[in-house]
Amino acid sequence: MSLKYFTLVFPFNITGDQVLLGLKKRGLGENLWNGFGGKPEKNESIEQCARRELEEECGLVAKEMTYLGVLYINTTDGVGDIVIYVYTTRKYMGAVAESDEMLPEWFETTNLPYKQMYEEAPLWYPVMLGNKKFTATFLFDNDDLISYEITTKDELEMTEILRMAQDI
Ligand SMILES: Nc1[nH]c(=O)nc2c1ncn2[C@H]1C[C@H](O)[C@@H](COP(=O)(O)OP(=O)(O)OP(=O)(O)O)O1
Repeated sequence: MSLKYFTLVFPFNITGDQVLLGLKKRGLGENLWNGFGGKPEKNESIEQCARRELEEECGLVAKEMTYLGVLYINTTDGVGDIVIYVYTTRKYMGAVAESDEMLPEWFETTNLPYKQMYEEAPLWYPVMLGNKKFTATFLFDNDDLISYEITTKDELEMTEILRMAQDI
């Protein structure tokens, strides 16, 4: 089965101490709080998809977006593996509005509703909230998270530096 690609966007307030999440009203992840996103349409880039889904789901039009990282959600049987591209935005226009899919609400970054979020969320959100570039891989067996690895950009760069040093 082929990989599925998704986007996920997190708007922050000016002071950076609040993040906008949406309560999913239907479909995948129903009744869980998450960022805003979905699947790319035909001939649409990942970033175009991220902008469109943000606007469709919560009414905000991003003026600037930062590509922060990627989540690989893998399963032991390989069925239903997904890749999620994570963006943040601190510059946007428009007013926050509820959509058919999402009920948006601002949360203090120190007080997120982790009990009503994806199981792996508490593992990688602190990295995202800390504005660090990252790669995160989660392995599920049925619905159990059995292992994970999160690498931040500093570590990615360090690995690269070490590798180059070994090549010399
Ligand atoms: N395990 C997971 N962890 C996570 O943090 N986010 C996940 C996730 N699995 C899916 N998501 C996110 C990715 C995406 O933003 C959203 C699912 O998107 P949807 O299925 O709503 O896509 P679309 O909006 O394109 O769908 P439709 O409009 O219903 O066709 O949930």
